[in-house]
Amino acid sequence: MTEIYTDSDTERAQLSNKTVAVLGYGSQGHAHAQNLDDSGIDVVVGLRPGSRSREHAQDDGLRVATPSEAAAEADIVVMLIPDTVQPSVYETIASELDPGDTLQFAHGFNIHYGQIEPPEDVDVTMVAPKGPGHLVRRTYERGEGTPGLFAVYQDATGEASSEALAYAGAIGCTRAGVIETTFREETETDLFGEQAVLCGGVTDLIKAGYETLVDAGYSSEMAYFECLNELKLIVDLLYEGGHTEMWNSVSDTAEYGGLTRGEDVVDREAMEAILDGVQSGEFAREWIAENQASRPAYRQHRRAEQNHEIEEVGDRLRELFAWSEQAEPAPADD
Ligand SMILES: NC(=O)C1=CN([C@@H]2O[C@H](COP(=O)(O)OP(=O)(O)OC[C@H]3O[C@@H](n4cnc5c(N)ncnc54)[C@H](OP(=O)(O)O)[C@@H]3O)[C@@H](O)[C@H]2O)C=CC1
Ligand SMILES: CC[C@](O)(C(C)=O)C(=O)O
Ligand SMILES: [Mg+2]
Ligand SMILES: [Mg+2]
Repeated sequence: MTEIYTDSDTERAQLSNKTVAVLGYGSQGHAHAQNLDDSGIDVVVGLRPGSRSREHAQDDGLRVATPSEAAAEADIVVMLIPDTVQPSVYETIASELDPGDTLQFAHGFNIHYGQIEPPEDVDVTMVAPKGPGHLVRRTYERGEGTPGLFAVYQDATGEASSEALAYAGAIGCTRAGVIETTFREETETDLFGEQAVLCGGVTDLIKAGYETLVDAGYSSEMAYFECLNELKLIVDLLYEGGHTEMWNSVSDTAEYGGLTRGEDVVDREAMEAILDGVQSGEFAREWIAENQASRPAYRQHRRAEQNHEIEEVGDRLRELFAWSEQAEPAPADD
């Protein structure tokens, strides 16, 4: 059985005389920085000159410096900027890493695929919340937490592991449970999960269900409620009590129909091909090249997604939900 680390396994004091530089103030950055600050840790946010995030971080009461100034004064430098810009920003802060400092990530992409090669005398760790940054902050504020992973790629000080766990505690992850992993395992499972299930798989399933109903003559509102809105209610049951609770809660008719028809819509070979692309590095090479070419395919896919009819229908119907807890909107990417 995999060991699950909780609050009682962390030595929070390990961070008490350390300064953490959080580079980036986006989805993960704002959550880590604010949670660390609320946990009494000395934090400085590293942002490029002219950064749009500067005002947000300052309004939230945090100290802001440039990435290299922040790295210079910090003991732990956390890379919370987009994966694709990390290698070039790393070049600007590398000389500020002193022996015994920690270079920390929330995702293993750049270490695993060899895009960043840190010096041997620093610790290289990962603390990866298993959830979007806005929920890392929201759950922390409620006294809850987001489950997370930690990993050690390089242990120059002999304290890399316990420091990473202490950090996971300070951002609230050990309230929910943290497991140890490797950079390889985190990178490959995270990329597979977001492509095949969590982000890519689920949005395509929704669109395919919606389009099948609308093309067959049903109203777009009906299709939206059936294929998107109700999904949240079903996922809430899965989250609370697993498949058994969900199947118990829906009708026997839904249970029989789902159990006998569901597998027809999932293509296991396509899933294996996605995993192969991640494991072989083919996806990483494609994504790096896409960025070098200024993201033409990314922009095209994103535009098509934003212009899909289900977005307009959803905006209109969600306006009716007066009780809805409006999530703090994630800042739009370029
Ligand atoms: N999103 C998530 O919930 C999760 C993300 N991760 C990992 O966390 C890391 C951060 O991801 P995420 O939070 O999504 O990142 P975001 O896209 O939200 O990061 C945006 C931040 O990065 C800054 N930034 C963007 N480009 C540059 C640049 N060229 N130079 C300096 N700063 C820049 C932005 O500042 P500015 O205002 O100047 O543009 C902004 O503060 C990644 O490794 C990701 O894989 C892991 C788990 C979940
Ligand atoms: C599921 C997407 C994610 O891996 C995450 C929120 O965990 C990401 O890269 O944003
Ligand atoms: Mg993830
Ligand atoms: Mg990810």
